[in-house]
Amino acid sequence: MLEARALSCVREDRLLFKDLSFSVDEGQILQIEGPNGVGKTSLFRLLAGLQPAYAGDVFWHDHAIASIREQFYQQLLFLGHYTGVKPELTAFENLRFFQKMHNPTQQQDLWAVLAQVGLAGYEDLLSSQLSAGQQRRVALARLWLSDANIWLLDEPFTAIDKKGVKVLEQLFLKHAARGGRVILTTHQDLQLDNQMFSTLSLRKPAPEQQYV
Ligand SMILES: Nc1ncnc2c1ncn2[C@@H]1O[C@H](COP(=O)(O)OP(=O)(O)OP(=O)(O)O)[C@@H](O)[C@H]1O
Repeated sequence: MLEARALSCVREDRLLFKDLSFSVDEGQILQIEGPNGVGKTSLFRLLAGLQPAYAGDVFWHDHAIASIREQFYQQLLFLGHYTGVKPELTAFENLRFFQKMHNPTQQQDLWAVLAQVGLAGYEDLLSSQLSAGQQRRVALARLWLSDANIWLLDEPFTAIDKKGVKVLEQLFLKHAARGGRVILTTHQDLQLDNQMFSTLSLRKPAPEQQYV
């Protein structure tokens, strides 16, 4: 179980959210919703352990994630706004780099994975020569290689066309069906007709509570 317990987040003396608690069990897909600036990315940074919470904590199987960093990061794939795609490498080389770093014994066919994300024919182009959506697809291709249980995806559909969104939705359902967890933000309405899918809306605190 991944749990946020009574999380509060403050940025530059401004309270973004307070006492936020929720849990994500295996097989669950959770969409974090809310208007621009409400604190979705900030919440993701807390869930990924990149920043300590102002109050509260994040727990993985009842252990605060800061106390089990190594175990936790083996289970986490975090895709943020910055994709980490290296512009000087081709699409194929980027994916091979990721595979060697994270899953060196894996034998998955990277050409097939790139075809899955619609990059057949673009494998050997430098990533700097790919469109924004294609670069995003290179980053998203990592999901096909990942053994991580928790997929934390901040705006994964940015620059992705409708067909690409459908492919990703199917992949999320498949990941959930095998016991994985997906937590994502998106401003799109997802077509996930699945009982394991739920949403959590972040709202701005009342004006009198906004400053600490
Ligand atoms: N590095 C930072 N330093 C200070 N304040 C920040 C920083 N990053 C974000 N903020 C502030 O925190 C608030 C929440 O930002 P955040 O990026 O978490 O929102 P969001 O809900 O993800 O927005 P969006 O939908 O636009 O991506 C914003 O008001 C922003 O100004």
